[in-house]
Amino acid sequence: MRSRNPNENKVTLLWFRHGLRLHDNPALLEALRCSKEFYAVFIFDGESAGTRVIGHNRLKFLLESLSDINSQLQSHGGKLYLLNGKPFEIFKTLKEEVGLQKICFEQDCEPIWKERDDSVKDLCQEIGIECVEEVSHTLWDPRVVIETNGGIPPLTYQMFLHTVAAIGPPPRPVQDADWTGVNFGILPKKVVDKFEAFTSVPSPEEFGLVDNTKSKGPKVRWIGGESNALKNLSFRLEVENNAFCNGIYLPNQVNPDLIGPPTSQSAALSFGCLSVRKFYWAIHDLFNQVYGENLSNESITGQLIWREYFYTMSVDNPFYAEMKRNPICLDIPWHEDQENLESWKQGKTGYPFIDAAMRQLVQEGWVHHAARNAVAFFLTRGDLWISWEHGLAFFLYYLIDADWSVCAGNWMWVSSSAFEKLLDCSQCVSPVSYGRRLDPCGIYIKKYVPELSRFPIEYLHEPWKASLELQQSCGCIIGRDYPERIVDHNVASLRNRKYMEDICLSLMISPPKHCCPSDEEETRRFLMITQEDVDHIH
Ligand SMILES: Cc1cc2nc3c(=O)[nH]c(=O)nc-3n(C[C@H](O)[C@H](O)[C@H](O)COP(=O)(O)OP(=O)(O)OC[C@H]3O[C@@H](n4cnc5c(N)ncnc54)[C@H](O)[C@@H]3O)c2cc1C
Repeated sequence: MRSRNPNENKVTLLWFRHGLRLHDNPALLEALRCSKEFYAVFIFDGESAGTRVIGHNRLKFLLESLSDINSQLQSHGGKLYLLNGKPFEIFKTLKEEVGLQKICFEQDCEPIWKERDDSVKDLCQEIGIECVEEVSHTLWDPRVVIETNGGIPPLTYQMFLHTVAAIGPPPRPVQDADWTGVNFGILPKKVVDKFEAFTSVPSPEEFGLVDNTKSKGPKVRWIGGESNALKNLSFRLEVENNAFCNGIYLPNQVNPDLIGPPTSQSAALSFGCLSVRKFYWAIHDLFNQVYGENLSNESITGQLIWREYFYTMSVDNPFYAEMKRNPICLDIPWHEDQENLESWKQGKTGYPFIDAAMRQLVQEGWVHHAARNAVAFFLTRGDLWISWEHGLAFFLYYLIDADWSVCAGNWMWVSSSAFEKLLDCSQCVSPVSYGRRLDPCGIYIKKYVPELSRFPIEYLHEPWKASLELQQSCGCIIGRDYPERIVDHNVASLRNRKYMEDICLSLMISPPKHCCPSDEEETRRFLMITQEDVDHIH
């Protein structure tokens, strides 16, 4: 417990980047602990909170999250300043104009933030501002994980589990801030004129981003902000509780619900509206409550450990999201096929399940993990043999939960470029049979691919097999109203398997340093596919 120390009496500032919440916020507690005057800021610097590449839905989520923080601070008598500019220039000015003495922020551990944070840390050292970085975006401090593993990141998930077991359980959330007596500073006009970007939280349209998908009908609305994330957490815990009572865990993955009410917390975790430690401990405490004291283990929050693993793997690797310069990624001679890439992006591949998922992504910014796997397989080693880097760029723009290291890590895994067994095609899925398992009644396809809404279920996943008469009676001619398949999956997947075998042979002479799963079971658990889903290619 950090108690307020009135003797220190400093002008302090909390710099929000991710970590857009007031609960479990050690940086906030540190900023308030010794504050005689307190400022809270978010800086639109063109990169913080993943704003370098951002689509309408995610920007909306971010702005709602900022609005929520602002409302909460207003209820305590303060505000969130929304500034514009380079962080180190703003802080330098604040030192001169308001006597800023201490800056606190949550650690952004990915290497893409290093330059920004180093410039602020250097400035602080140069002009005598105290700078405090607190770890709370991840369960463990990735640097401590690396150190514990002998200075390198654990190369497999199992090694990662062993390493964190040696460190011990992640810290529990810190207590809420005590706002009594907090003196909120008011920025002088000179600073406001120079740096204040907005006096109230803007809309995505003010950044020139419009929602082009409104005409496509009603869509799931993901609402950003801590208040909503905490409400969703209660709902999510009910889902977890029911699952535990029925003897299952990881309910969102085990029973994929592609269009049900949103129980995913990934966007809230990604922006830090929900503390990952709060989520983790809420699930473990619930499990122990249902089954008795201390019976829980890491499996019940296995997905959070994957998140952790990908963050840790990226920390010292600035090229983690690329193929060529990335030491853990295989250099695969993917095809450049602009036409097929465009069809994939637009949800016009002719495979209804793939197209439904791609259209859901563009319209709503969220797609279930199982469907993400399907479209990622399809783009890369499953069908089109196009580089995962194109998929990553598209996902980072459209996903509301886009997370640089998590997204790139998943793309590398699915495309067999890293983490997965060396170029293994045996775990690919067919866009038809996998789609059938996940969407047996075709509700998902009919929602996002309305052209096919009158097709009977027997043909919905393979509409090209319907006779012309049937197509006419359903009001949708394949090749005119809905595209022909851009590839024949059976032919393409056989060809890709051959490519992989050839590359594997050539790599055998000097196998590259490559991350891989511990065993086949781990691969299946990660991909959330069953033995029946596996595409048996001969
Ligand atoms: C190609 C591809 C790209 C992806 N890109 C992202 C991304 O940018 N951001 C992101 O948060 N997730 C990403 N995922 C992982 C996963 O699909 C989402 O986290 C998941 O769909 C969120 O749903 P949920 O909250 O119901 O998951 P739950 O099962 O409830 O999991 C809880 C949390 O664990 C984390 N998590 C779950 N699965 C994974 C995973 N495979 N890897 C890492 N963390 C995971 C998420 O924070 C998630 O909210 C990607 C998956 C694929 C296949």
